[in-house]
Amino acid sequence: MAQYQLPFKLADPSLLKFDSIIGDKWVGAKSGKRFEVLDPGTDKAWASCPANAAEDVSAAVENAHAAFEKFRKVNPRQRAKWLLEWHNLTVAARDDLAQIVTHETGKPLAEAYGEIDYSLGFLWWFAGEAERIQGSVSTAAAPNRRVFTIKQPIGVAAALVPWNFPIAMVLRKVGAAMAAGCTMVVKPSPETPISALVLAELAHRAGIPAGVLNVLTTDLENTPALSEALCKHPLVKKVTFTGSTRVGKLVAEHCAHGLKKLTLELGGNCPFLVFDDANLDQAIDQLMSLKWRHAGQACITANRIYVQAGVYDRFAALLKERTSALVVGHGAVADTTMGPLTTPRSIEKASAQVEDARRLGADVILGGNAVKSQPGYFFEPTILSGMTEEMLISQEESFAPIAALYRFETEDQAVKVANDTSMGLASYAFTKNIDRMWRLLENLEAGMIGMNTGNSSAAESPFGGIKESGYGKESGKDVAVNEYLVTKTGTMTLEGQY
Ligand SMILES: O=CCCC(=O)O
Repeated sequence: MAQYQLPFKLADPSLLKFDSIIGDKWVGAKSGKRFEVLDPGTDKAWASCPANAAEDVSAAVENAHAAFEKFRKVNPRQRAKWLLEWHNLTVAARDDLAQIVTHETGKPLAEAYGEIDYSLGFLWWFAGEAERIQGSVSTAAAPNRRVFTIKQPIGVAAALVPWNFPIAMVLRKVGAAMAAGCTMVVKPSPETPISALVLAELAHRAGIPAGVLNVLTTDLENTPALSEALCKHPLVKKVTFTGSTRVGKLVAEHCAHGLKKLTLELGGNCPFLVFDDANLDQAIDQLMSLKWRHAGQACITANRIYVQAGVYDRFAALLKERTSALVVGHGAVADTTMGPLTTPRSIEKASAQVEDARRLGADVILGGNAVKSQPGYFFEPTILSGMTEEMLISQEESFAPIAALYRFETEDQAVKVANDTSMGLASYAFTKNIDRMWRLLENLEAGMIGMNTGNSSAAESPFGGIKESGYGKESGKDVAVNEYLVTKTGTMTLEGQY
């Protein structure tokens, strides 16, 4: 690794790993090829990782399967203890992890810490879940018959993980899989492999047996073929994917071949509704954190902001005032409150969306441009007013720091436009009318409804969408671990009188 200069200092540099981990070995790709990891805040490479290809998949899956044969029999309390030890070591490595997350994703250090703390919740939560996996017993309708169910781990799981929350998305998936007794092959995103490798190193230090967590890194070019090989490998019994709806459909096609159990956490295009009777300060505070979190690069971010006519102008002015105070810069610089986008592709998409909105009549009341005065993938925090339904942002996620404001008159109209999307991940509503809030909870088409809040992600809350935002739940009681379990039914006939 001598040719790369680390742009940060770590308290424990031995945490850093630059090879994939299969079983107990840190390994390169069979081809020997590697790819570079870039700092989105400078556009400079600071590490490289193996560019694994489809031919590298079998070794990882076979190791995970050999580990599964033993791990499935491990007592749940022991699995819980390992998860807790992993949690404790991750707490101890918090400062180092934050630096790595910032230099892979670009997000400001404060947000990197926020992600780590959110992620620690998953290890803590799933340690508890491991011991609460339960079957059932019932008396059948037929005489002298009892029916019972047991839950068993499904087998090797594959996780296809995005770059926007590289710690949280790995721990949310591996935590649930391990609690269930499954082993896993993780394919991190090409932008953020190091975060996943450090987590694997911490898992190893926590005593988690070799082969339970395998990490196969790869570049953009090899990602489609490697992912397909993982999904189609006969020993992989479960796939979990977080990413775009377009890729999610491909993953579903691959999994259909082997009828693999699948969890899909896909795109959002989430509406954020502010009614005349809302507490505007509360709505603005929540929108500021939700919209600008990781420069708009979260699947649950507010993509379309609908504001009722009576408060529209005041809301737009307040949002502009608060947003103008954001400090855009490198995530590791102390006063930065918004970092770069993680990929240069995102700049192109954001520019095209702003241009499209402008052409169709929207007002750009703040920002609107890529920042060209410094290296890195920066885009100005942008507010568009007077948005209409035919504009691109109305139909697709922007995944960029663009707040798109729409005016509405009535609740019925707001619900209709909010639901007018193929996606259904999260919706947000701000109103002090409790009857209206209840109607919105029932009428908004999304898997998660934020009610006077823009922040509902937590280990204890089921996370997942409906419609083309996917299916299956991550985190939350029972539901997340169930994604990694099969239910076996036992039926017993008893002799004698009962
Ligand atoms: O972007 C997807 C995940 C966001 C979250 O877990 O809050």
